[in-house]
Amino acid sequence: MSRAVSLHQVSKSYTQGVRVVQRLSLDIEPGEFLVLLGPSGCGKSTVLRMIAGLEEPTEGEVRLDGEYANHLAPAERHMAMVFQNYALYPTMNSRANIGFPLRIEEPGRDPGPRVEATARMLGIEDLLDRFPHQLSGGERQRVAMGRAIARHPSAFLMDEPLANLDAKLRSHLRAEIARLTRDLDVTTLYVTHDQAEAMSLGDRVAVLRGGVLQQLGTPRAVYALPENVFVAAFIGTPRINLLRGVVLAPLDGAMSIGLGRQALVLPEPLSPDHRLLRVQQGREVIVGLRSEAVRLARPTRARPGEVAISGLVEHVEFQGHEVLVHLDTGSQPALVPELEAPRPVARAGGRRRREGGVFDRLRLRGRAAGALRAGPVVVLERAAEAGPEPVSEPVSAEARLPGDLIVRTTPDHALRPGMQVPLLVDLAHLFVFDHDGIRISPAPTKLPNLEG
Ligand SMILES: Nc1ncnc2c1ncn2[C@@H]1O[C@H](COP(=O)(O)OP(=O)(O)OP(=O)(O)O)[C@@H](O)[C@H]1O
Repeated sequence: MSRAVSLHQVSKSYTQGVRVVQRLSLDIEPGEFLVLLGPSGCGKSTVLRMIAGLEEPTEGEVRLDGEYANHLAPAERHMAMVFQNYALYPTMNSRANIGFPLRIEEPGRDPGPRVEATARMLGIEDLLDRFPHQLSGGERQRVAMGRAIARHPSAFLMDEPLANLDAKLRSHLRAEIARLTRDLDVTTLYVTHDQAEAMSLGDRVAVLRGGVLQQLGTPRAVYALPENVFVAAFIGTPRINLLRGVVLAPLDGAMSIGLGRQALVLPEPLSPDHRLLRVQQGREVIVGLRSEAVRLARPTRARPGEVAISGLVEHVEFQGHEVLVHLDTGSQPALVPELEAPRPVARAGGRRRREGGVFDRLRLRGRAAGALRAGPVVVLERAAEAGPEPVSEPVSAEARLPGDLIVRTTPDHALRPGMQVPLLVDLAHLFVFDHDGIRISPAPTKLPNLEG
């Protein structure tokens, strides 16, 4: 029987004073597939282990079907875990591995029929007499899934079950997991750092950062209305363009958002969301443009709601069905710390100026509820440049990519580095985040209606 799983203000510290999960509240419906998504070390596995009963919350309550369950031993929770490393017994064949928990739970009963039925469901009948070392990674994970399914658990807890598999197999097993959990109608919690996996599997996705829940919603909702820059940058491929901007709202002229050398002039009459930006006059903001918000086209082709800017082609990435064009538009990117390679840092022995130093002034502080507890959401590009002499640390391929704006286009455009190209920005797809990284346009859903 599928069950409801709730966390109420749950925190976990392994070391005193360091909370790796912070006041997390989640309600998972019976039969729901919920994905916990976040970068490495954000506390996903810890959450799963607390639900399984393998870790005890330091504070807060785990509830199963509404009942307090912190004290229940793992076996009493009737949940099945599936791990990244399969965790099969090497000396047992698949039949014995799948049947093992059944023998423990019901010692007098022959597990055979249930093992066979599970194997049929997974299409692994021919693997039952093989030992783990005689199986491929994908086959081992199917056997591990079989062991979880055969128990008829009240919930599946899956901790990056596909992480060790190659891309093709991952996508195949992803579809299989989606089908199985739907057919079995069992509450499933699935941990991953892979946003594509989260988006394709989850009924809802919970995005975690530094142990703090950033957003909980359907894949469509978190993509369409990310509540902060972290969520915006973590979800979506290619990653959203995040640019430093300034809101310019003169009393006698059109409102615009300055982006370094260019500006996005907001069309009149202002939309309700754009009107809300007026209070940000003169303030630094972060502009988020997903690749579908910008297209290569002349100003004369602009549709209502589109404004013209231009960019210098720096790099063209051919992907077959599409091309990613890296452009320099004269703006500066805003960085989301956990998602970037290390930036240049002060040389050992060099001092990072503490108060009022350039580093501190440029580091944008996160003071919104969740953001504060998990540290700053955004850091301005080239933060250390004006500080002590920087040294270069290894920088990931993505961080080295040229340009400040990546735009998707069809392969039939003949584009070369050095070309200046016209661009149209669709303001209906414009995100604006305040200097703390919290979305201010479109208006945050949680705020009272300022229009009223
Ligand atoms: N048993 C433990 N004792 C001390 N610290 C721990 C323990 N388990 C996890 N941690 C720490 O808690 C934090 C969260 O770890 P957790 O494994 O939950 O993160 P995660 O998001 O699942 O990471 P990953 O995706 O890399 O598995 C990390 O900083 C980790 O080092």
